[in-house]
Order: sequence, then C-alpha cells, then structure tokens
Amino acid sequence: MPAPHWPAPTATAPVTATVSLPGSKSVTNRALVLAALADGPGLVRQALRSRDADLMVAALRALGATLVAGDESTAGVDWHVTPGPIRGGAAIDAGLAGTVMRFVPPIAALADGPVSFDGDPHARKRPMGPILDALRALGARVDNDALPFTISGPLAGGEVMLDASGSSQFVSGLLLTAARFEKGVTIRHVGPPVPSQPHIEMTVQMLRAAGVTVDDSEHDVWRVEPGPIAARDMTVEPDLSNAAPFLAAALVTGGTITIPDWPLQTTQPGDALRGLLTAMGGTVTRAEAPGADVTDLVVSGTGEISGIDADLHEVGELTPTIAALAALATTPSRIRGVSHLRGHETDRLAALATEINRLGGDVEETEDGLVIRPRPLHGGTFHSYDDHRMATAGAVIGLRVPGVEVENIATTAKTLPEFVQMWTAMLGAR
Ligand SMILES: O=C(O)C1=C[C@@H](OP(=O)(O)O)[C@@H](O)[C@H](O)C1
Ligand SMILES: C=C(OP(=O)(O)O)C(=O)O
Repeated sequence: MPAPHWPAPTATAPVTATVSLPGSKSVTNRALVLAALADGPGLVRQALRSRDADLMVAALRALGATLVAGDESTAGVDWHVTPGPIRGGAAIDAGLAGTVMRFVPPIAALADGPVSFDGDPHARKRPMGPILDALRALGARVDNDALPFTISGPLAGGEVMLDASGSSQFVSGLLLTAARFEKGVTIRHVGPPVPSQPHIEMTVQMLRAAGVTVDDSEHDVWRVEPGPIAARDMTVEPDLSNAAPFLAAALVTGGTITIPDWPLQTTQPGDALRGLLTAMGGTVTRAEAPGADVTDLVVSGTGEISGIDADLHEVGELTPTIAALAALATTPSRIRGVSHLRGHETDRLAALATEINRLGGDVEETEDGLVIRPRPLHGGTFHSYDDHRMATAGAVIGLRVPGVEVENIATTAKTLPEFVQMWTAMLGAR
C-alpha cells in the first residue's frame, strides 16, 4: 500500500528558525570514491546518511573496499575507509543516484571480472550513453547503452572525446577514477555547453586535494595524470542545495532562516542561492568572523517574492525550489539553460509545469526551461515522481497554499531522510 500523501503544513506566521543541514551528497559521494581508490586507509567525516550515500557505500563495499562507520551525529557519520583490490563479480544497485550510476562504472572497469549495474525503473531512462561509450573507447567492454549493463575491464585509459551536455557527471565520473588508469585520461568535451560546471570544479578540487595532477587549463578539456590518490582525513560540508527549500521559507513567509556552517569558499552550486534569493526579494547576510572559513548564512524575506529571469545552467539542481518560489511571486519569471533537467530524477521541466498547473498555476515549458506567470493557487495533490527536489518544491508551495498534499514525501530520503522532521521543527520554532 502506498503511504498516504503528506499534508504540507501552511505557515500561519513568519518563520524564524535556525536549520543545520547534514553533509552534501555531492561531496560525500566523491569523498567516498576517492577514499576507496586511495593509497591507504582514510577518513570521511560528517558524511551524509541518505539513500544516495548508502548506495555508494554498498557499491564500494561490493567492489572490495572496507567502510566502517565510526562516530555519528546529526551532522553525519564518520566513515573509516580501507581500500582493497577492486573485485569483479559484483552487482551494483544505482537506485536513482546519478552519482552512483556515473561515478562507479569507471571503478568497475578496473575490477578483475565483470560488474553488473541496474537501478530503479526510472534510472534506466537516465542518460548514460556518453560515459559508457567513453569507457569503451578507453578499452572496457560494456553490453548496453543505459542501465542495466555489465562492464568488463581491463581499461588502459588515454584520450577520449565525449558529449557531456547531458550531464556534468559524465566528466566527473571519469575524472574521479582516471589517476588509477595506466595512462590516466584526457577528456575532450564536444557538443553544446556542459552544465553544472561547479560540480566539475568540485571534482577537480577534490582530486587536487588528494595529490592528483589535473590540468583543466583548456576550456572543455581535462587531463588527469596517472598516479596514486592520497589517503586523507576530510570533513564534508553541509549540503547547500538542500538548504534551498528552507531558505525559500524565509521568502514565502516573510521570516528569517539561519543556516550555520555555510562555507565561505565552496564549489557547491547551492552557494548561488545567495544571489538568486536576493534577486527574488530576500535579504542575504553572512556574519563573517575574522579567520573563520564558515559562517552563519541568514536569509530574510518580506513575504513578497519577485519574479526572476535566471539562467540556471550551472546550478540546475536549484530549479525546483526557484520554480516553486516563482509560482508564488508577484511578477513573472523565466528559467533558462536547463534542458538537461529532462534527464534528472524525472523530467523536471515537465513535472514542475504539470504539478504547479494542477494547483491552478500558469507554467509553460520552453525548450530549455520554464516560463512561470503568477496566478492564485489552490490545494491539491503535488506528485513527486520519486524526485526529492519535486517533493520539497511541493512543501515550499504548501507553506502559502492551504491543502497541498505531497505524494511520496519519503522520496526526500534520496538526500535528506530527516526532511519532514526538519521542516516541522522549522515551522514550530519561534
Ligand atoms: O556531480 C554531482 O554531484 C552532481 C552534478 C549535477 O548533475 P548534472 O550535471 O547531471 O545536472 C547535479 O545536478 C547533481 O545533482 C549532482
Ligand atoms: C540531479 C540530482 O541528482 P543525481 O545526483 O541523481 O543526478 C539532484 O540531486 O538534483
């Protein structure tokens, strides 16, 4: 029996709360991969506990790494990771996790036998062709162009061309393992612009922090030299993309939300929320203490939201929250540059248009985005399509619109299993 829909709570007063977020999915899953490929035992502190992170842990264990959970708090879990020889014969469940389906196959190509991959029904529809073709070109055998597939090494590495316009994860996935390929890797992107550049920058920075030589000096070309990946002791930053719906609550309700430990320097795309929420009528401040590398991020709203014309190509994962805010704004919005969102957990452009329009909204899909015109909304079911960010977008709309019921709120477990408790606590705080 499916769980009953979640009645999204409506805010009856401005919301003022401090919300501490667990670790970033993107940093956690990169850190785990690098630790499993490293030259000795390492530690990943304050790692996210969520479905996507659990799937990554299971995948790396199946391939021969040992991951032991140490201290655990609301900030996350400390993983003690001991790399092992990469083992064939494993069956990897990617769930609906882009990071697992794109970051793990290059590791599997180093295994001593075939490794099979599958995932949720919708995962079979997510684009995989360019990275699987690249692995073939580098020497591996792969028996399909999407999930499910089986991959067999060995793989020597070398130079490869690929079209990463569908997902930056094709580039990140190859780069993360490339130092372990005999010849390293040179990737040349050929095609329309690559989305989510900050996520590629995150990959490059984390590789360099592990002593890997990466040359990204030429646009759309990345070169990783073969060599060891240094074992490290590192701490995962809070998930700034998951801050989005909570910060949005400040704008919707005319309240103030504080997020502690916001990094002053970060490659996380969620940092773009500072500019986006300012453009939509919020006031964003950081209380920078001298010498500190993190700070409180404070966002306040007036209850009146301005529409926005924004190219979200670099920060596509913020789109559902920005679209939810736009649906509650006083002026029209246009979101551009995000055609690649059609290959995310669901076709997010179609899903946002369908669900907001179901509540009486006026959202039009364009080739690369959405046009959202303000209209009074009414209650109704907001479907989540197994997409954590659709579910939280429904919660944001529900803050203002009575009677919004989010179908499958449990899907927030993909990156934030505590979403409902945190949302409820935020609304109860005074
Ligand atoms: O590398 C990563 O951690 C991610 C890259 C982005 O993927 P796309 O480039 O496919 O949008 C982003 O949307 C996703 O949530 C996480
Ligand atoms: C696109 C997303 O996830 P994935 O890592 O599965 O691609 C996302 O979290 O918004």
